Amino acid sequence: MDFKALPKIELHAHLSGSISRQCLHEIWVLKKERGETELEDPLIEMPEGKHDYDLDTSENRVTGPYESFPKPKLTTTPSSSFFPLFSRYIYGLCNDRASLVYTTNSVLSDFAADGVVYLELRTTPRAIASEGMRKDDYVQTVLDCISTSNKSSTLKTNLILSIDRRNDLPTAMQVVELATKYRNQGVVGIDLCGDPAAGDVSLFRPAFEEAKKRGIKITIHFAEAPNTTTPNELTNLLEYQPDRIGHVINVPDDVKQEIVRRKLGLELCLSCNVHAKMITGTYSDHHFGWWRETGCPIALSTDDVGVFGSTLSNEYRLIAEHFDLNRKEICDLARGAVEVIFGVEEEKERLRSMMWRE
Ligand SMILES: CNc1ncnc2c1ncn2[C@@H]1O[C@H](COP(=O)(O)O)[C@@H](O)[C@H]1O
Repeated sequence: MDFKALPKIELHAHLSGSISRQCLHEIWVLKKERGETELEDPLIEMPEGKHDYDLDTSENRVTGPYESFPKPKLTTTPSSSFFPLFSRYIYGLCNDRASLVYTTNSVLSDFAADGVVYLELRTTPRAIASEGMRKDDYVQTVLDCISTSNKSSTLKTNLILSIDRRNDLPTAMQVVELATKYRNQGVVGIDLCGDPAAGDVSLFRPAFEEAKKRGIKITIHFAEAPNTTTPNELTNLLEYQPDRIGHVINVPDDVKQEIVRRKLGLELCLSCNVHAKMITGTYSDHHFGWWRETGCPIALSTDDVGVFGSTLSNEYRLIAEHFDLNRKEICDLARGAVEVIFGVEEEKERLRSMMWRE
């Protein structure tokens, strides 16, 4: 089967984590020539073939809102810590409007080249003080890139705005306001993401309630890490009435039952979970095998293709190989995601007409 040609839907992709190393390198070369960065070359910081990024950030925890993150340090050896890779490195390199535009365009064209026909890209609104960029400008800039791309590509993209678990309530409310402001330009939902060991999710209840009231769709990173996932947290998160949930790894039986009862859309990220050791074992041990029997729609997704190195076509290839799916089953899996996109009915119709039946 030609997995690249298979029309695919990607619903769980973080913008900053989806930037290819080559693209980061190109930005670095330019900044280095101009004396604008002291960071290490991305091809050294994130060597080709290195995908074993670890979610355990206990030694490197960075707390506080983005504005107060420490200045990026000059690194000497490639780090394997996942979350600091963003706060200490990628955000330090992509710290102006030009790099935001360059990276967003690059991510969009990479997904298009991989045969993705519908993408819900997500990103955490980030103010870039040195450029006088507010979060509002950040969102508008990403949306402008998306709008230009949508005009000339089979790939259609919408945007989801992320709340980071390290944020406080006012910051989360600001994300809801931005999602409201830009919904007529392609913002279709909000997300809760970030280090699963950080923060108390009950703090965000008013933000999710407000989003629900306004008809903004909700997706939530759910039960990502074994030692931080508590029944209390999962109950809270389900009370926020998410339309979809991501990862869905360490789920107790009663919570599983509730997810199945609601037929929630599941964003499952195979390679990410294997490389980051979020699951025990390997591809064939992935909980995709369990969830596929439940009738919950599944959207195979990449999470952070720039970090974990597996394109969406490769995720479908891996699933076919490790779960012995035939061509029809692969097509059904890919088509199943149509029903849980946050996009409008017209978009669903376009997808239904173009996605393979067998
Ligand atoms: C296991 N995977 C994951 N789990 C939880 N959060 C993740 C993530 N992968 C990425 N992020 C979140 O997305 C941000 C980067 O993209 P944006 O700057 O928002 O575009 C990271 O800082 C993290 O908060």
